[in-house]
Amino acid sequence: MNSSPLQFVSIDQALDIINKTIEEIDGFETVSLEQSLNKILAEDVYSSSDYPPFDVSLMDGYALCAEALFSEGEKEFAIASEIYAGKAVSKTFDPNQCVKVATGAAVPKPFDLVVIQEEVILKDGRIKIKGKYNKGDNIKKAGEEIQRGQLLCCKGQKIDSRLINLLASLGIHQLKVKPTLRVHLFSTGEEIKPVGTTISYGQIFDSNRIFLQNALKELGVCVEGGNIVQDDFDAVENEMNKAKKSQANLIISTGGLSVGEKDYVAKFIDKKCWIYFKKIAIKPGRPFSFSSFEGIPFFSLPGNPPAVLVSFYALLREAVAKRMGWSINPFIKFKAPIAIEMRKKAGRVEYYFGKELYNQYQRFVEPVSLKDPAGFLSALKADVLLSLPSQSTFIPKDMPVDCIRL
Ligand SMILES: Nc1nc2c(c(=O)[nH]1)N[C@H]1C(S)=C(S)[C@@H](COP(=O)(O)OP(=O)(O)OC[C@H]3O[C@@H](n4cnc5c(N)ncnc54)[C@H](O)[C@@H]3O)O[C@H]1N2
Ligand code: MOO
Repeated sequence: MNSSPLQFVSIDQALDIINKTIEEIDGFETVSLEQSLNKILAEDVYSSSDYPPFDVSLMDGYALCAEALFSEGEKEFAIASEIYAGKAVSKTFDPNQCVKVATGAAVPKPFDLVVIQEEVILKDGRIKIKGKYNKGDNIKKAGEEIQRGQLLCCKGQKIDSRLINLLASLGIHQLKVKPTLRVHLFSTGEEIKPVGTTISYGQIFDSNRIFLQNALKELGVCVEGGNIVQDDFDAVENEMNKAKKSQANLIISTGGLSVGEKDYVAKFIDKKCWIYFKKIAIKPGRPFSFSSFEGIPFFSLPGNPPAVLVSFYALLREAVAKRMGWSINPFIKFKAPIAIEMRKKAGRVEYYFGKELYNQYQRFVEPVSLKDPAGFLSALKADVLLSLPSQSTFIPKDMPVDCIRL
């Protein structure tokens, strides 16, 4: 099949091509607030009411009028009523009266201040105030926190528990969200065996697929497929056709991407896919192919586990987020000074899993391990994926480097 003229690209070119090529999946579905966790909003949401919806007492005490309290003369108030949280009172009150209110009770007009019950002297149905007060004390006014018509959240935002909390407080119980992205995932290799089986000499457990499956689930994706495909052209084609038949929104594979005799994913891509790029100037993860199979975006990762980890955080999850329609702040990127000096060869961006360190004034990042920059244990201990620039051979201590929060 055809391909773009650029087959070997820089990481910036790769991200740019992905960004320009990958389209957000079509449509939306309506879900209840209860079922909306980790989904992507397909609409802007505005508040249909004020919060709090009424002037609410923040303390147990007595609601009264500030003006009456500050006026000259007797500072005693007759208790006209008792109001508990959840109880509406429709009476009208005189400014020289007060009402006993519970925390959470609606404060009726004309009262504009709540005196806590520890600071009153109660005698014969009347109170005397001991403390000093200002208008508005211990009351949260209607709409003080959120106003009707206020923009709460936007299309492209991922729904988390704090957003659910906000929407629940306003009684918003249905949301338009993007359909859950369906990703067809498979690994390849004669030597790859599922976890839970026994391996013999030369064989290896399928850690890549388990990692990707769970990392994708963490993003809010539905993962399908899950096979280990043998090193055989027809087996790869058969798996790709399964993805097409199930109308997957995206396909991801690992392994079989290099130049070896049995690297059938690479051969399949050359023969059957439209290729955007095949290699990226990064270490690890150089063989990483982005292509399209029958209109479905196809990301093929190398088999090497560190390359899978790095390409997932540096690249793949950006593509997945774009396809999901997750456009608002999917991942945190920043620059931070490196804690030690580093050396490298020129020509590829080099990735290390790193830790964030803090002194009194500043944040630093430091590779978890120089020996295993992107190994399983380094990834486990890391907070960030840090990268050293392509053309540099020496990175002095304190030089700011690019970091991606994991
Ligand atoms: N002559 C060359 N050889 C290689 C090149 C090259 O340019 N010329 N590139 C090297 C680089 S860089 C990488 S990365 C690997 C990529 O190779 P493949 O994508 O074909 O990966 P495999 O050979 O299938 O596996 C590599 C390695 O990873 C282990 N593996 C594979 N799948 C899994 C899995 N699902 N879970 C855990 N581990 C897995 C596999 O056993 C191998 O050890 O090619 C280099 N070679
Ligand atoms: O650059 Mo490979 O991707 O050695 O891991």
